[in-house]
Amino acid sequence: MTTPWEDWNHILKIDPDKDLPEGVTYGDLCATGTDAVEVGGTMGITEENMSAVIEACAEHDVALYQEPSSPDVVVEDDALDGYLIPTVFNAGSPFWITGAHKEWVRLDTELDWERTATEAYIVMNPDADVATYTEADCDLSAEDVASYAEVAERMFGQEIVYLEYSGTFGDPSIVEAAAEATDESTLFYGGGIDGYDSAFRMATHADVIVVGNLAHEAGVDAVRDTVEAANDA
Ligand SMILES: CC(C)=CCC/C(C)=C/CC/C(C)=C/CC/C(C)=C/COP(=O)(O)OP(=O)(O)O
Ligand SMILES: O=P(O)(O)OC[C@@H](O)CO
Ligand SMILES: [Mg+2]
Repeated sequence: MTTPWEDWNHILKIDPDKDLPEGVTYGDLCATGTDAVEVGGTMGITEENMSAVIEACAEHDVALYQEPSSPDVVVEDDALDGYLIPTVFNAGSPFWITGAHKEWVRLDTELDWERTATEAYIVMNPDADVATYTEADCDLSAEDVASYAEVAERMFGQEIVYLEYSGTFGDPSIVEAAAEATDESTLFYGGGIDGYDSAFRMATHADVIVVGNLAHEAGVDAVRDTVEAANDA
């Protein structure tokens, strides 16, 4: 797969299980200037609600990726630029590191590897659904996080390291430590970005910031402000 994320600053993550704010359309969100739309979430995800959002976004001129939370929700659609498959480095069970992946590869014998890449997640918010779901060990120091990031890059050749604070704003010094520990990998940061300032703060350390809940809770202008901050930083 090509590595377009090397040129990205901002990702908008749309959760197919969540509504959009009154009067906001998928088209409005696709037109915020974000570098890519990633469709994914943890709970309440089905092939049907994934397909609906992917179809709605496919009509618009934006890079479009699916981030499946399990093999059974993967949508085969030519409109997708690719699949970003999570692997959770600090998961409590190997199922979320390589197990689900093994099942996926076993079931689908004609996987589209050209359009498939992995994201090496480090899950940091113990209260997020993704932490409960994967039984992640979120009790990590900056040194632990930096070491996971280095392992992901140097030992597992991961092109994307994803520091995931989903639902809460993370510790900038930990994001900085992860940034210093990675060289080749692209560092994604996601969690609690709610406007220009929080976006700018994390974008000074991470290569790419991911904005999720804001798209479902605020208006298009708030999302556009985070795109501006990501590009300014
Ligand atoms: C092998 C395949 C195809 C899939 C398995 C992929 C894995 C390991 C998934 C486990 C991690 C996971 C659930 C990732 C989904 C993306 C994500 C972290 C979404 C954000 O989740 P939250 O914000 O916690 O959830 P909600 O917003 O849905 O509550
Ligand atoms: O929803 P928020 O808190 O913006 O987090 C974004 C993303 O990292 C979630 O996977
Ligand atoms: Mg979320």
